[in-house]
Amino acid sequence: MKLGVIGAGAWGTALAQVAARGDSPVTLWARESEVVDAINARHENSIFLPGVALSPTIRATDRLSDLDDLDALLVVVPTQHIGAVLGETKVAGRPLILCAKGIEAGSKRLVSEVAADAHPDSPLAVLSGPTFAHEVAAGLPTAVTLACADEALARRLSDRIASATFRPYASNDVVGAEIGGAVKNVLAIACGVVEGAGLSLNARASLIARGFAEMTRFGMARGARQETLAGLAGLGDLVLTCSSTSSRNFSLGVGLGQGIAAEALLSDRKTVAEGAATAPVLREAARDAGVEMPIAQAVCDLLGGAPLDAVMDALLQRPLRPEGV
Ligand SMILES: NC(=O)c1ccc[n+]([C@@H]2O[C@H](COP(=O)([O-])OP(=O)(O)OC[C@H]3O[C@@H](n4cnc5c(N)ncnc54)[C@H](O)[C@@H]3O)[C@@H](O)[C@H]2O)c1
Ligand SMILES: O=P(O)(O)OC[C@H](O)CO
Repeated sequence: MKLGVIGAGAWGTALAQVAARGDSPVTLWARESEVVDAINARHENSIFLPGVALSPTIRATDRLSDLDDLDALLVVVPTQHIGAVLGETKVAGRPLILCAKGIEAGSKRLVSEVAADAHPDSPLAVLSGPTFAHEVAAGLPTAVTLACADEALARRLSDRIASATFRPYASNDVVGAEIGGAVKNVLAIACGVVEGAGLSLNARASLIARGFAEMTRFGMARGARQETLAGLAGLGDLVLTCSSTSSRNFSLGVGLGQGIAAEALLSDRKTVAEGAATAPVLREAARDAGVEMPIAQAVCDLLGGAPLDAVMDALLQRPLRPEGV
């Protein structure tokens, strides 16, 4: 199965490296000509994944038409740009493996809904889980959820990308895998705030647990299965992202917790913190679904400039309630 990757940020580049194991040829579409040049000339993505020696079988291009002859495409563009990029891509019924973690602002569409609207004839899979790009690119052990309604296709895709250190676990719960990845980014911002404000470890563990309850409530209201949310793409990724400054979302939260304005933290950045764009649309989608998400609400308030003390008070003064989801 010949694979192409759309998007040469850190994650698209790491996934190209996964797909190139065993010297398989992989075509990687990058938006930036300097990324194309660096990968083709020096086998390094010095802008988005510096310091990783890439397989020489990865060929970068800035022409989407160079992906026309491939068998399946991994889509690794940030969520807010997927509609535009897929609109320019000739897909012709080929499988799309969706690897971004977010919800589209405005339309409130999950990435699979954006892809289905753009390419209704293509089978869709979602690849999600606890995956820092630099660790995957370095060949460190990693497990992911690969969700696809077509179980035979999930098996073929898994066989193609699996290795001794990269383990896809098959699922047919596409919505659950997507919601886990999108919601954990928002919760990671909240955990970063706890770190930045020096609120310490009890508070962070409580946010992870209560955040997981929010993720589960919202996911189940949208048709996700609890076991998916409790798996790699939900709880697994939540734990990873809420624990490390390697996470861009967590780091954004650290800055907010230190009292730096969101605008200053987000301006001029080359890399994406998906949770910042997802938080407001998640809040709206939760309202539509009749689901309470106070932590997601708190993240929206902080991103909107509300003072940390007031946001904390609003969370801590909520009425006491039973613990169940
Ligand atoms: N980095 C990780 O460890 C990691 C792991 C798993 C999932 N993800 C997800 O993968 C997706 C991509 O993130 P990343 O980390 O590879 O990105 P990145 O932060 O490393 O790079 C930013 C990317 O955005 C692209 N971009 C910027 N403006 C664009 C535009 N107008 N149109 C199209 N593309 C544009 C850039 O070309 C680049 O590919 C995100 O949804 C992220 O949540 C990332
Ligand atoms: O750096 P982040 O916060 O975008 O997280 C990266 C991955 O999603 C972790 O699984």
